[in-house]
Amino acid sequence: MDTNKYGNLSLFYTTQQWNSMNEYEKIRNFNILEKYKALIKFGFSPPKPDFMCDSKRKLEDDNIEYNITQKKMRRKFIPPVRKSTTPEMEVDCVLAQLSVILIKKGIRGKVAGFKELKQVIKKLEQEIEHTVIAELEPEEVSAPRRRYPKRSVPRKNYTEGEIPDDDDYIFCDDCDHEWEGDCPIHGPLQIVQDTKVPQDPEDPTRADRTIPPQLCIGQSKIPHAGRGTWTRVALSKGIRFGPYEGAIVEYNNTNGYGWQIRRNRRPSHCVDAKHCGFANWMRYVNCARHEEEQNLMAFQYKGQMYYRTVMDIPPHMELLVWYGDDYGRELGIDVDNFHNPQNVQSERIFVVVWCVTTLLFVLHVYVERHVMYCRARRTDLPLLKSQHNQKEQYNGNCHDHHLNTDLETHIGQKPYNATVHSSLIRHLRIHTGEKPYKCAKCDYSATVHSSLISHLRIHTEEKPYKCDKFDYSALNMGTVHKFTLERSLTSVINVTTCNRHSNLITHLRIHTGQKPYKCDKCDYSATQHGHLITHLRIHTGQKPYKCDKCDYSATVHSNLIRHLRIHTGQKPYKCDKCDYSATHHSNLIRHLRIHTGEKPYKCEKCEYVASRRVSVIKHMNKHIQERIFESSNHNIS
Ligand SMILES: C[S@@+](CC[C@H](N)C(=O)[O-])C[C@H]1O[C@@H](n2cnc3c(N)ncnc32)[C@H](O)[C@@H]1O
Repeated sequence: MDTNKYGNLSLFYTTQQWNSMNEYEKIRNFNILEKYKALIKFGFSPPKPDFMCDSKRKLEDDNIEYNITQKKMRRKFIPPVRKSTTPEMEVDCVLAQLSVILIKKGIRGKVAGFKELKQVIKKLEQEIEHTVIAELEPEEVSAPRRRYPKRSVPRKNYTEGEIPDDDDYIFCDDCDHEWEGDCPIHGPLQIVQDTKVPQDPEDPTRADRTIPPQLCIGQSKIPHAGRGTWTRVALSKGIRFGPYEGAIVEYNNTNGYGWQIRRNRRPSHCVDAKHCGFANWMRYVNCARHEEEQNLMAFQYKGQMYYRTVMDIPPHMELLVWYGDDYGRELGIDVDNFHNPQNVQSERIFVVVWCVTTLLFVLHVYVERHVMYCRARRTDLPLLKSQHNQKEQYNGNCHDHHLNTDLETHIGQKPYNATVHSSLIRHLRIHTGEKPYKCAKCDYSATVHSSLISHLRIHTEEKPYKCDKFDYSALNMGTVHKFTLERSLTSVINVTTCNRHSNLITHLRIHTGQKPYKCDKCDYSATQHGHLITHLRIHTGQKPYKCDKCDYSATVHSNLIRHLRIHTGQKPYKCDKCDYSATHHSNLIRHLRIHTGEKPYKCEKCEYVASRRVSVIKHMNKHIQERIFESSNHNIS
């Protein structure tokens, strides 16, 4: 067997199974195994890949001691049970409780086996007496808190009879389990209250007015879905909204605004938010078009429906709940089609009128870019954090989210879904790095044939993509879209004043990335002519803005204005939290971090974060010293 090429993978198969597997299956499973091991190494508890669960017989048959099977890897798959606790769940429960107790005591210890665990808990209980025990609800130590494995509450179809009857449980997205009440490890969900407005059947604006300040109501991004709910600021995972408000009606009420509440395994009644006088803003949250699009999860707790954020959500995003396949179909969503990730990309054209400059965007790609642009500019927007992720910044979380999704794919939770074998082969090249399509004219090579075809057009100067509105053609469709967008907007929007019109054209370059003003002395290019003129002063040394109090001169007027404050003592940038004031805006921004505790600068090598870049630079010296020390030790030995 190819033990070197595929690591320990062959251990999980009989010789017969192994020989019947093709190359791609081996590569795929090898990748899954590697990711799984990496997750374990980093302290995660991922579910075992299927092939590891099936391997018991093989290991017994061959009498092989599989050393990498650490304690966590031996953990069995928790079957989807509803209420009764299995021994495996008990072990998990006790482990979780133990870790809380140990953390509270500042101890970290290793315990093997369930019996020992219980003994340790008992001993610790005696030691720490009542204070900590009270917080942990001690009566449940011998009978661990009941909880549900995630799979017993399928995320998909809350409306389809899957909600646990006993709704005293809250799912913790961090430990992947339901807890009776708040999660004892990660703490409660952060509650965002509605704006208080009394229910009034005569008031059709009531629902809209209950919206919390972090959100707003606007046109949905989903075509024909009416209005929707959007974030104004970044929201982190673990925020709870609700309860969902409306009139209490019969459980079989089927208009699109009702949530069915279940009691004792049966539908009990429906909260109907059709009537705005009884409803709150949650009535505007639309249904995601596929499960991956959802960022909110609906859950029933103590007889009421709530929504919680299941991921970090950037500003200016629409909140979407996945109502379930069946409901999706009722809404006319092509549910099966949307499960194909490729279709998610080809999102339809839609219009968003959304941002400071209130521009009209006709292509999804521009909206995405625009949102990123706004996010980059509006760093002053407060980040609403939950207790689950106190110190994380949005950018990090976004990355984590993608990483997690990717890891889920690799550990087999969401296997790559290819309908045709060739798609899988193509997908696998992402992992193998194989680029079989090579250009005969240059060094370029591609993973897929179509990329090579488009590349070849650079050599042939062929421009097959034509704009159907204007006389324009390009190498690829993306460039045509860009062109059409700019042309359409500039011609469709009939702005009367020439000045505003040219501002719009200039502004659009932010989105199209177009920089037509190029410096002939260096690589610099600009979106505006004025910027190029200023830049050229670097080459000519010209500094036309002179201070009449000293020798200072500047290339741009704003620098002179800032300089003059040294002479006038003017400090126009004032902190609204204390007496601090600054001559420069950037100094105020830096100062404000004292109040917000924000530490945007991160060390690439460790967890260190700082409020000032210079601190990270200083800190990096430590790593450099360490590296020098290590390499000198290495050389000595
Ligand atoms: C809870 S309401 C959401 C608010 C609604 N958009 C509005 O403007 O009042 C649910 C209704 O919105 C529409 N809707 C929600 N999600 C949708 C989707 N993904 N596609 C199409 N229509 C949707 C359907 O008409 C549905 O009955």
